[in-house]
Amino acid sequence: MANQLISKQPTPFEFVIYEGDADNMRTVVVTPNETNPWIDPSSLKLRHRIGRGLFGDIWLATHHRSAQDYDEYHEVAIKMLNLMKEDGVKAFLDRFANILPKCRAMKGVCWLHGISVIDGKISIVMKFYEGSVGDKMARSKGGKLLLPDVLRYGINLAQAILEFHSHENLVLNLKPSNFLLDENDQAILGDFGVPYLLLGLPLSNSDMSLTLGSPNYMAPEQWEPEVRGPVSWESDTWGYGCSILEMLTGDQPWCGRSVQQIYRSVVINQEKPQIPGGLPPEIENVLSGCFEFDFRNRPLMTDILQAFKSSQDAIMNDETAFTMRGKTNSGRPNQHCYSEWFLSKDSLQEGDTVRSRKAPISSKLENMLVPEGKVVGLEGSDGQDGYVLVKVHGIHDPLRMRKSTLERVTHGFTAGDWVRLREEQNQHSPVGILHSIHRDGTVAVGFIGLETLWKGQHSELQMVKPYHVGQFVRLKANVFSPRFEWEQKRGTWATGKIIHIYPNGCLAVNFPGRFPFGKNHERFLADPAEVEVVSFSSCQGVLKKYHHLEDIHWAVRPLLVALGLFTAMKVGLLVGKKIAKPKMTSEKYQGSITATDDQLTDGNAGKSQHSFPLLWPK
Ligand SMILES: Nc1ncnc2c1ncn2[C@@H]1O[C@H](COP(=O)(O)OP(=O)(O)OP(=O)(O)O)[C@@H](O)[C@H]1O
Repeated sequence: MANQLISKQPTPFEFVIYEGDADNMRTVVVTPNETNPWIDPSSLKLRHRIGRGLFGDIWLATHHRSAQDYDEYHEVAIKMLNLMKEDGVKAFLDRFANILPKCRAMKGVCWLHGISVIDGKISIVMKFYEGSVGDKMARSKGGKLLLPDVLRYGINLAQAILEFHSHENLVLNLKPSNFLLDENDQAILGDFGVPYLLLGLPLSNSDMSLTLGSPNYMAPEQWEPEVRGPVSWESDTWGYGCSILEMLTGDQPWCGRSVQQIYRSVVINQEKPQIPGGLPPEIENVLSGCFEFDFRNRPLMTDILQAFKSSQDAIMNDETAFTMRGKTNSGRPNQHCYSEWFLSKDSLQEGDTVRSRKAPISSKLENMLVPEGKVVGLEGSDGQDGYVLVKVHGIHDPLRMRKSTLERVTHGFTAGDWVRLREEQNQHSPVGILHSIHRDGTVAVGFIGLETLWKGQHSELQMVKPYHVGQFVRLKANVFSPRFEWEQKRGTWATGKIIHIYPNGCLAVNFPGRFPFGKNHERFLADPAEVEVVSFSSCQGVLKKYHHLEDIHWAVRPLLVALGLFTAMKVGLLVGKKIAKPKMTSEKYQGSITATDDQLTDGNAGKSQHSFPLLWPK
């Protein structure tokens, strides 16, 4: 019999879970919040199902409330979540109890009446809204909205998401059907971050654990946050960008592709959705930023809000200015430079220690114009176009430097550094990438094994040697069961080449020493804590150096074999010639040789040379 949750009196927000009979009783107690979110299931009457999503069904229902002086019936929408494993139920209820008062305080988020349990399923009772942006699109010509409407809804939603983020929550399920419309035609966030509340919880539905969000709108890091993640604020930027594109064009991103195909396009091939031409330049710019593969290169909601507001002003002044054209691809993944959004996330202040910014895929610190300096003055705009005056040790006058060419160093660390946790622990990889360091020393780090950024103090970290794309790596000899599958060669771990580095330090590796056939096309992954760098100079002995050459390209061995065969043939021919020469002095050819010798004696050397091939035995 399915799990059942029963409310216990007198504290209504406490549950007892039991497996059918009293012997199997397990208690899950959820401490009630100061607001009382519990709704008695007997006061709810389900009417009909409005929709079915990955996480559960939405029902239209009636909520009966009565007291001595009133008796009311309200229409409500109920989200009945799919069954969760028992361990997950308590964690989910705790998280929900924490988020509920915050959501109620937010203007742009769907009003949550409370929580109940119907047929053993956690049921979230919400205000019923008459429709969604998705419904409005379905009713409109071409399934799309006009640019002024898109901008207006876009502003509503960016404001709501910003507010939601300010409470340290992510939505992770942004899509037009989740944008509800209120009585004033304002867009409201209809999803209060269900995928985020479910992060890391044991789920009974394998589809749910497979995709935490709606596949067509999911950011690359959202597919496997603990492997290719983590998820962060900018994960919502991707979903927002997809939703805006759909509102503008009427086409759902990756429409017609299966979940597996979308995964391959977004995560493996690093493809981006197409953006229509003819949009206001700020919108086009910000939208193309939404689809940067590395979320650190994407804009934040504040950047988006600013772009949408200024475009709305531009449209108000000239309504005919923008006509949408065909779609353009928003480009290949950007691995070689920092986006303007990346650079705008940290602004320099007077007194900051800085150094020249290194290229994203390089770790080289040599030849830096400013190996270390102090900001002594700020000039021009707040943005990255501005300049700063930097005092460098040994140089008399401060240097005038563009802000974007410098990075802030705080307590010896800078965003992008490779770090290791001083204290070993098993939950996640100890080696990761620093995402931010505040001036007070608090840090955020991406580690494999964690779905979100790790937050802590700089004193808990130590710097480690960085990895970069193009390096050859091999699993350390003491690693017997690596976190990810790895190739073997000659009975030991094979050497692979780093082709991509994820924001949590996870290394995507291929094996150029293996013939590119079948499985080798797939990228392998590696935990940076488990690998060591292999280089030609670090290989001891000729054999090891040769093996390393073999690892660099699969063609080395066949080429060497071909070269060997060619050399052997050449040597064979030469030896053959040498052996053949004395044969020619045998009796059979004696006459000819004698004749030639005679000619030589006559002083006709040229003829002697021409006569030799004729004498070669057949
Ligand atoms: N509070 C609400 N009032 C009215 N309609 C709602 C409400 N919440 C959701 N809906 C509508 O119900 C339908 C289903 O929503 P639901 O969020 O369950 O499904 P989904 O968005 O397809 O999937 P997911 O489970 O991934 O969120 C959508 O069309 C949505 O607009």
